[in-house]
Amino acid sequence: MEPAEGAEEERSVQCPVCLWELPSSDINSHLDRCLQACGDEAESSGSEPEPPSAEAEPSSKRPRLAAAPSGSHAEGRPEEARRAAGSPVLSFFHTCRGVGRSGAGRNEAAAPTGRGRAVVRSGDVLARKLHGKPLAERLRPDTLCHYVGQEQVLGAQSLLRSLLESHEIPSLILWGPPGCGKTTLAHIIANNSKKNGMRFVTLSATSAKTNDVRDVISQAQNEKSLFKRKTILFIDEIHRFNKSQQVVIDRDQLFLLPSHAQDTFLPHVECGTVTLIGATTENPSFQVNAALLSRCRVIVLEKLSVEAMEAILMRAVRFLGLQVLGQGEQPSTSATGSGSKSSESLVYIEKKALNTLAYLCDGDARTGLNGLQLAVQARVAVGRTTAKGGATDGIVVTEEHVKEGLQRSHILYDRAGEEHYNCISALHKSMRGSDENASLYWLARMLEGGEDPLYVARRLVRFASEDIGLADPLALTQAVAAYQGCHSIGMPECEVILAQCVVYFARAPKSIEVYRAYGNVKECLRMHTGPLPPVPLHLRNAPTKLMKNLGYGKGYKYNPMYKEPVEQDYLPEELKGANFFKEREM
Ligand SMILES: Nc1ncnc2c1ncn2[C@@H]1O[C@H](COP(=O)(O)OP(=O)(O)OP(=O)(O)O)[C@@H](O)[C@H]1O
Repeated sequence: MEPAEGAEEERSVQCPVCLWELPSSDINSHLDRCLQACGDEAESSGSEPEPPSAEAEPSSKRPRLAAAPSGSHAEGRPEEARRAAGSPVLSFFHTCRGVGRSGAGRNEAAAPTGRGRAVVRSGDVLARKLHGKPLAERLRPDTLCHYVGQEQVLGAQSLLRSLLESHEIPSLILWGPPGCGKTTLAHIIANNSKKNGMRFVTLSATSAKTNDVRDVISQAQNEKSLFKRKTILFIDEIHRFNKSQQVVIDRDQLFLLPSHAQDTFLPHVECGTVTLIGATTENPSFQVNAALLSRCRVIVLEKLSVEAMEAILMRAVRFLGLQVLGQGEQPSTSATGSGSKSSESLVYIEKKALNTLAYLCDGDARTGLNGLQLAVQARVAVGRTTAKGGATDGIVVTEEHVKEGLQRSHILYDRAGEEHYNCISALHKSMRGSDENASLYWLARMLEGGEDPLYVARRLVRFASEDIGLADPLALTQAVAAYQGCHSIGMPECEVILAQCVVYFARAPKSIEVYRAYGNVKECLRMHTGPLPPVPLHLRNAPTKLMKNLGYGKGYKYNPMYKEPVEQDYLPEELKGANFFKEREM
């Protein structure tokens, strides 16, 4: 209806929150709804508690992936990452503020009445959850109730659990493979102890200097004497203290730090000014100073089981609001398992994909969560660019997608399975084919995928004889030295030792002469029928009189006694003249 003659035409105003144009008479009620919606959304997207303050929090891990689909060239740059992922042109600020759960639920924004509707899809909510902090960091549990697995050390009746519950924290060394939850456990202890009035300070052995240790100690002393507050010091990657600091290594020095640091440090662990929690992926018996080790309780964490990984992934699925599709289920049918209402979620993930991810990440939760994040991110990005109107409705993340996600975020490498054998075979063949680039590539694929360096080193020792042999006898020395080097210093420092050896082998001349000849001998033995020929008497040793009487050693010509080459048979009579070095027909 046209406004009545003379009536004042109502002005349009822009909502300062969602930037929507609407009649000025509606602005107040709209604003209330909009702010409410924004608050609700912030709560829902940040449903996982934020970590405690920087001082008290165990350091965040260097994420093993940036929060953008790889290959987008947007890694680490949130704005570009968002663009690469096909996010709407609206900035995060605008999108966030326009989203709410009023009315029909999360798919519907706080839409102004009267002039169209601003519908923000749950896909947008999802996109925001996928960007910024890596999923693994966002989902790092703050309490034991979200900490999955490791029952052997944290079960209901375990000593550690009762110590944690009674806030009695002893000095600990947390030893376990990557991504099994060492830092997370320290994080939980940090939260616990803060509630109990303790300080929690973090140092990373990769970046801390001696002065940092001294500062921590003197602060801890002050806190104890002035406020009776104890300090827990978390040292991540404790095994790296010596190596990254490039200090002179003396086996008896605490942490291999200069002596003035150890002089101040150890007594304070002992008298309780500082409670030490160290995390390491390396065997502490070799990597942590014995004096310190004897004052700490070593907690051995294991690779997370497939079931534990599934639980961690399901928590991520719920956080992202994905729907899980059982076998044979289609996106349109009612999906189960994610715990979110089907009307809310437009992105699906196959149950099989989750199982595969749980299996392939080899007990490393960070790898699993990164893989999930990348797979979903990539699917959402593709879905948005191909779908009409950029909607993400009906996107399904399949097993293939998570495998791809894993391959990009980490290295798809199944240490226990086929990939382990495929990669070592590819390495062996590349060195044999003298392709130094391919050799290095396969080596890196394995090591970056978490392969045991000693497994590779053992193969190199074998290769030195099998494929290089007497063409360069030094190759064997190289390989054995590489094996010992790996054994002594472990990963990641030993990677370059293996790389050097692998390149040496790729470039070395090759000879299978010995390998083939030995194979011929084995074949000869296998093919023999009847009793094996006796050792010729003249080759036998005769340590007793009886043996001498039996003719042992009789007629043996002791070579050093002869100036000229000696005519003598060394093979059994029936093999006289056999030549194992002759090439056999393959
Ligand atoms: N037991 C667990 N329960 C739940 N989530 C876990 C668990 N372990 C690891 N995670 C998840 O994996 C991420 C990485 O774990 P965390 O940093 O604790 O591993 P870590 O053992 O310290 O690894 P690294 O040796 O590589 O530093 C965490 O942010 C968390 O999201």
